[in-house]
Amino acid sequence: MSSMIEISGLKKEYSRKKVVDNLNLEVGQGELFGFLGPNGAGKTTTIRILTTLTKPSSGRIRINGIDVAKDPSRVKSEFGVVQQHLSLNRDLTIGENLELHARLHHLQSRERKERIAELLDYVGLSDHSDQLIDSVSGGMKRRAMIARALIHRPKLLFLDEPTVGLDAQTRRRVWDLIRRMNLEGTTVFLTTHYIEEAEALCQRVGILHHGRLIALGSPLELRQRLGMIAVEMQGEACGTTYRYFPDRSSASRFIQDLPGSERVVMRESNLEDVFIELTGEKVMGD
Ligand SMILES: Nc1ncnc2c1ncn2[C@@H]1O[C@H](COP(=O)(O)OP(=O)(O)OP(=O)(O)O)[C@@H](O)[C@H]1O
Repeated sequence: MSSMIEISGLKKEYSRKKVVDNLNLEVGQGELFGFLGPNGAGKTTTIRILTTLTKPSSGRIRINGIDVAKDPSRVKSEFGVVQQHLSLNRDLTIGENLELHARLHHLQSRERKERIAELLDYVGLSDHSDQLIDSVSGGMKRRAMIARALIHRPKLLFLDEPTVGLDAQTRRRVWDLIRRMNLEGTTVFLTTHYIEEAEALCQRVGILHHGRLIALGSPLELRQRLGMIAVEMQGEACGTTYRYFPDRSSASRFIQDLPGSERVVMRESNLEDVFIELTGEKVMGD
């Protein structure tokens, strides 16, 4: 698989604080890749650097073979980006926001009209084109932002926390949209602090902690490395402790030998377990 994103030795420091700490990573063409990490891990900073909004302290990035530092204007046509915070013009309607963005990308009048209609249909907003941004739900705003990012048919889409603040049902709708775009050939690089989002969506996950990539692999690979089965032991003295096993039978044998005083739960492991084992912290506090 050829690379869509190649990052080598990427560093970013703010007042000597290492926010991105020697990141080396390749994302293949057509991949759906996710950066998982808690707030402050450096996810947004990495996306900002990859999308030319922030300059790195050092390191090299190539997107679809183009060197980001050497040719920032050419590289911009390769990707679309959906930022974490609302970046639509609130005084305009959904349709007008798309129109404005299409003009920025120099689409001619007829092409603009066709592309906007196509995208509104794609994200399920055809009936809401005339609504002001402020009058629509969070999920619709997010879908409008995705439509806007796709105006120029980018091969790569960056999504920074695409479902933050959305309810469970709306989140699933956005997941479906992301999956569909990926199936149709768009490479997706997203960030999330939601474990279930990384597990449900991403073919490969990079776990980020204090700016360092501490694990990389498919959700299944990462769980296999830890052990597919978790045993939680709730003891009186030292709270809950965890042990991990490759399968249920080895976990059961371990449980049989435990003193009867402990409350024990056997379950499948998840990426949260992987994160806690690697860092001693939880991914999310909310
Ligand atoms: N412009 C800046 N100046 C100084 N420090 C910054 C700046 N931007 C980010 N930081 C710091 O860098 C660290 C990483 O921030 P970043 O926003 O990249 O994390 P994140 O993983 O995306 O978290 P979140 O999801 O909360 O945005 C934080 O400690 C943040 O305070």
